[in-house]
Amino acid sequence: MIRIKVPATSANIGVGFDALGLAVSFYGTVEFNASDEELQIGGCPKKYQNKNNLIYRAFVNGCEYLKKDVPNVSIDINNDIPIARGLGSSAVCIVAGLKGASAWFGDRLSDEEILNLATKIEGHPDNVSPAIYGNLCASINHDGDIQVAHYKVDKSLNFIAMIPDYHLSTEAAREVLPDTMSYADAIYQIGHLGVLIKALELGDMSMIKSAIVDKMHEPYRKKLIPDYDQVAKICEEENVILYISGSGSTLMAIAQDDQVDSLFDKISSQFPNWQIKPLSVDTTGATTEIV
Ligand SMILES: Nc1ncnc2c1ncn2[C@@H]1O[C@H](COP(=O)(O)OP(=O)(O)OP(=O)(O)O)[C@@H](O)[C@H]1O
Ligand SMILES: N[C@@H](CCO)C(=O)O
Repeated sequence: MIRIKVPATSANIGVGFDALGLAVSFYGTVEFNASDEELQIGGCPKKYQNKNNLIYRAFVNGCEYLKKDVPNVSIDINNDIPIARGLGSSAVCIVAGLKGASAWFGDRLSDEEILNLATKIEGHPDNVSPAIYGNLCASINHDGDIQVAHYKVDKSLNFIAMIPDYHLSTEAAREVLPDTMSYADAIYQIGHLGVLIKALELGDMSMIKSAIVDKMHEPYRKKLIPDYDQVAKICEEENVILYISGSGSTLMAIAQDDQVDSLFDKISSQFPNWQIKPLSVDTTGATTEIV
């Protein structure tokens, strides 16, 4: 049996739209076994138990890339990462499927190949890079070749995922974005991104607070998250930093150790149906186990 474990990821982190992503300590696992039937899938909603399943599609893509016949396979998913909430559930599926195909044929795909294939499926590299490598990744698509810079985030920082009881698909969250931005806003974003990455490495809360403020997607997307303003007010009162994780609906707070409990209590009491998950940075990325 092949077991692939993949971390959830939080993309964009304010000013790093489609480029920056962080692996966090929340995991999905997918097991691949030989099967008598062409395809068996368990552990996910019924609507995904067919050949359109993203894990299977990525698995098939990996087999085709390796020029191998697609084997009969049984796929068992154990994944609590909520779907379409901005925590990279699709990247988990894609990376698991490609790594599953690689392991099936004797570990044949390099991480670089997996990253290139995964980005083609996902459309952008910001979730799939940290899902593969762990830590904080800044990724670029350089003429079709995906290249990644790896960064460590200071251990003093906690990432508190505040996961609403409603979803927001990436597709819907991209539809509200304008087609162009001004030169002045582009300059603003570039400068802020460079400073944000260093501030995350240093764990400098004050520098993160200034550098993370985005002009490219958050102003448009916050309107799709009905509770954004209320959560932002609480984060301001608690002096923690807030950003929209991926395309939402999850709102992510960055906090120091002594700020976590109070924020947790306030958000859970005002949003009793939300999942509140204090997370740390995953430093390993996706792993493969042959059992
Ligand atoms: N456990 C799962 N089983 C089957 N398919 C899944 C599972 N989890 C996610 N998916 C697939 O991923 C899609 C959700 O991807 P989407 O990009 O909208 O959100 P996300 O990856 O959760 O969030 P974000 O990209 O903003 O971080 C689903 O429509 C489905 O195709
Ligand atoms: N960068 C992507 C992440 C979600 O897949 C977005 O914000 O649309």
